[in-house]
Amino acid sequence: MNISVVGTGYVGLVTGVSLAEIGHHVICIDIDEAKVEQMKQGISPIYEPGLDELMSRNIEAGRLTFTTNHKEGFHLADVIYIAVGTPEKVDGSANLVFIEQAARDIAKYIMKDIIVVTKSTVPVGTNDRILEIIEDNQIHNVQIDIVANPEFLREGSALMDSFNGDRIVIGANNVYEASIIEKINEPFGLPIYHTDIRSAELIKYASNAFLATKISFINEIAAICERVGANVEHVAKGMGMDKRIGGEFLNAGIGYGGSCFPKDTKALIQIAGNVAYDFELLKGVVNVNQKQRTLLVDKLNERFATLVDKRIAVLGLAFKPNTDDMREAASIIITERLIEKGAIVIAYDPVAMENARGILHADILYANSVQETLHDADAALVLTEWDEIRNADPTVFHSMKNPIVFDGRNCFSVDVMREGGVEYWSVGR
Ligand SMILES: NC(=O)c1ccc[n+]([C@@H]2O[C@H](COP(=O)([O-])OP(=O)(O)OC[C@H]3O[C@@H](n4cnc5c(N)ncnc54)[C@H](O)[C@@H]3O)[C@@H](O)[C@H]2O)c1
Ligand SMILES: O=c1ccn([C@@H]2O[C@H](COP(=O)(O)OP(=O)(O)O[C@H]3O[C@H](CO)[C@@H](O)[C@H](O)[C@H]3O)[C@@H](O)[C@H]2O)c(=O)[nH]1
Repeated sequence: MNISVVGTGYVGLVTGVSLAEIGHHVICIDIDEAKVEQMKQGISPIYEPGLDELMSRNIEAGRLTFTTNHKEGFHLADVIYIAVGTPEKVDGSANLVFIEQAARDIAKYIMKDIIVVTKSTVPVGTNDRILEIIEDNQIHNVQIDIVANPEFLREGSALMDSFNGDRIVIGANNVYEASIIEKINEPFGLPIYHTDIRSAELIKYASNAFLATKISFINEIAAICERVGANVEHVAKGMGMDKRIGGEFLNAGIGYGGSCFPKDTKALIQIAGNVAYDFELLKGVVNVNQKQRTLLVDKLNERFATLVDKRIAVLGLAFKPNTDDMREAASIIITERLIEKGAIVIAYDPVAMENARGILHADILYANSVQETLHDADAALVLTEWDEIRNADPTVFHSMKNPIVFDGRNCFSVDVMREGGVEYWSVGR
């Protein structure tokens, strides 16, 4: 099958590469010329384990190409995937400008019957709107069908998730287009769930909102644990053994960040609000997460009379390990607060530092290793559980002025840190 993918961010690029890997001919289109030049050479513009190798292999096999030209990109396509961003607007709703532009681009250049597949996370009703824009603006009189096919991959394990996901959701109006998209995805060998378009759109938001709810729930339990002398890890383990609850996404810490949960929870509150429904539970989830992000700063404030001129080492900046993505990372607000309070902040992340430099406060200093970050620091904050950080021996903290560690990801064993001579503060333990 000839497939075009519009937008080569985390989702578009991984989708394009995965579809090429299972044998389709894929052309990826992006408006960012620098990105496209890089990708043509087999270099991924994002850090995602395994992506460079798979890209190169499929480029060499002649199944994967890149362009900035929509006309060229759509020329041979039987199916067009839309994977452009749907970022958050000031009011929390999803910004659909990129989606609408992609629809207009499709309308302008398609010359044969086509199925348009929406991978982007879009509010309920958006696929109807995409179809309307294309039909209103199409130059050639061809048949257009639309399919909602939300994406569930996680950054840092995106390829793994594409080939081993729990399900592929296909939302369509007719059996014909649903069967074509099923056929495209057949080689993945994953369970396929067919539904209507609006239900597919909502499955994506409901899934993210539910996972975010699990995280905020366990973070509130962690707060209670700290006050009653229980251990949140033990509580989560005991809860998760019940199959109805499940053990995943019950890691307490400094809350959820990233390009999806923060924006998608707020967008779902808006989607509900638009039909006069007050999604009270989800509002609570968002508020808890907001509080959680500055938990370590609150703990630092309790421990030190003042943070003025205190040297604070920050270990990990990305919103989660194995990605260079800084979108909605807790490190942004935490380092901002530390600087406001007069602290000297020195930070380290194995891969996200280049992105971080363009986003974080200009006064932040950067180090080249865990050891260099910790040297002479008054306190250390762990914000991302990179293996390099979580595998560190407690003795690494002995080069600090005083080995005082605030761990926002519960990376270390409380006992090992205590026995290792570290004053150790974690979340809910
Ligand atoms: N990042 C994730 O892990 C993830 C997972 C599942 C779903 N999603 C959803 O997938 C969508 C894409 O997310 P992302 O993180 O990949 O976005 P992104 O911002 O990383 O990438 C979007 C890309 O689209 C390009 N683009 C914008 N308009 C274009 C146009 N008219 N033609 C061609 N290219 C265009 C941009 O240049 C950019 O490279 C969002 O709706 C997101 O919510 C993301
Ligand atoms: O028990 C947990 C699990 C995760 N997190 C945090 O939650 C955020 C999101 O993590 P994760 O879900 O692993 O990464 P994402 O790449 O944001 O993936 C989510 O968002 C994507 C975009 O919609 C979806 O496709 C995925 O299914 C969904 O897991 C990160 O800040 C994690 O640190 C926790 O605090 N505790």
